[in-house]
Amino acid sequence: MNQRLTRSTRRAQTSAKADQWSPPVGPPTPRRLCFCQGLFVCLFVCLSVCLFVCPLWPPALPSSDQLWDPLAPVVLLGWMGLHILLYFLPVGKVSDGLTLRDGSRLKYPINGFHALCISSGLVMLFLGLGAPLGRLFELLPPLAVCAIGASFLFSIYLYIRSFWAPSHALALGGNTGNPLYDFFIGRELNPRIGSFDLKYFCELRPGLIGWVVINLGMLMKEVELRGSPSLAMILVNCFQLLYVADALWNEEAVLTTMDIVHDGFGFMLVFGDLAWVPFTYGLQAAFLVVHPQSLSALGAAVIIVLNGIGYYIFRKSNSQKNQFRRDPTHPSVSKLETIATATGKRLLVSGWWGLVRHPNYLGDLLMALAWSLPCGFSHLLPYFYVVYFTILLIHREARDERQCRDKYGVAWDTYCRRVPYRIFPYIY
Ligand SMILES: NC(=O)C1=CN([C@@H]2O[C@H](COP(=O)(O)OP(=O)(O)OC[C@H]3O[C@@H](n4cnc5c(N)ncnc54)[C@H](OP(=O)(O)O)[C@@H]3O)[C@@H](O)[C@H]2O)C=CC1
Ligand SMILES: CC(C)=CCC[C@@H](C)[C@H]1CC=C2C3=C(CC[C@@]21C)[C@@]1(C)CC[C@H](O)C(C)(C)[C@@H]1CC3
Repeated sequence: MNQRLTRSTRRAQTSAKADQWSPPVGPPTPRRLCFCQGLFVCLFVCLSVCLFVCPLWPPALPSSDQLWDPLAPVVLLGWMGLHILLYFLPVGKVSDGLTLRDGSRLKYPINGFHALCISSGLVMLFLGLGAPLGRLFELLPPLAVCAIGASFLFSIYLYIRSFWAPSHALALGGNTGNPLYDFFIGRELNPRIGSFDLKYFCELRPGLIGWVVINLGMLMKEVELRGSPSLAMILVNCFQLLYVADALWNEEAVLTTMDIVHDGFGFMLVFGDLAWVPFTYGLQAAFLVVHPQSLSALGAAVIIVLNGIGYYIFRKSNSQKNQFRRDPTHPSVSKLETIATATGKRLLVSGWWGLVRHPNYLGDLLMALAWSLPCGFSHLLPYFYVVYFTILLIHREARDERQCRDKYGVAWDTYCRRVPYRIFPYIY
């Protein structure tokens, strides 16, 4: 009875909020605190890059002619154009996103894995025709500069166009009236040009696929320099290709992530998707071009097992939750222990989600470590991703925790008591 009352009260509050919603302006709120934390993470990342990475590798900051190459904007525009075309390829299914505040559901093409296969085929064709893919090594700084510039311009476009969007199409978090904050976090939730969804397109395709092509370029550079690719380079390429292929194979699951469901599309995500991911997630491969490593068979075997365990935990836990959210009566999840919440949704308290509150983050972090280990221990640069990613996931976990406590109230507290550790069992 009590639960039913709470449920209807919550529903009434939610629909009232949805009907009367207007951009929040005023004193600090948890969301603004979240912005401060987000800003803090970014500042920390920049500071780490300056203090921790630059003095070690590359030895000196590149000169201005190393930062610009007229080929870079051509490559970037060609790459974006190719992926826009592939987005409209009439293959794969079309899925509905979650229900929006106005009750509608957007349609999304699930053809990212096809885009990966076709672009890989094209890259192989170019290689076969003798295209010097190893040139990507020298082209990395100009490409990164162009990607950062393009991210700024694109975010300005998104910010301006958001003023024509109806209020129900705005993200709840990115509309404070503070232009800097709103530009950074993003005002519009799902900006679209016709059926072309800009956020969904950027989240996975050009950046993630670009990342593995850059890795392949680093491998080809190694072949140019030393005659054959090293074991360390092959491992880094294979591990990261597996991660990207997995993301695109499970593209539909992205429709329920925080980024698509809650966050506006602003500079943070645009820069993250188009510049940060392709140019920093593959630092290990670039590092190996400059600092060749010899890896023993035993070392390689240990690293492969670590990546395998990480991938297993990451995939199994993500799939278990996705399956449970899509169909809780499915035989693979129907026997798991759950607790009821006032919203009608249940929370898993056994299986992967009974081990820690974010088993998927645990698996992701183990993989991150496995990507860095082939680079040895002589430099800190290859471990940059592990450090950055740990900070990102701890911050993300705190943000998700806040959202879940708001959503589920007392049921969330019960879950936290039943599953006391957040990411690392018996540690954190
Ligand atoms: N490589 C990278 O840079 C990044 C990778 N990632 C990866 O992306 C993946 C997705 O992560 P992310 O989007 O942060 O969030 P999660 O996939 O962890 O989803 C969190 C949501 O899951 C639901 N949930 C939480 N606990 C339970 C439970 N016990 N039972 C059922 N549902 C539960 C809640 O939503 P609800 O109840 O509303 O369904 C919660 O908001 C992760 O594997 C992460 O590692 C993420 C960020 C960056
Ligand atoms: C420093 C900075 C600007 C950070 C912005 C954060 C973004 C880089 C990340 C936010 C969430 C992400 C996700 C992935 C990549 C990184 C960003 C964009 C992801 C696509 C990686 C592949 C995974 O399998 C995933 C699909 C689950 C994941 C989704 C979240």
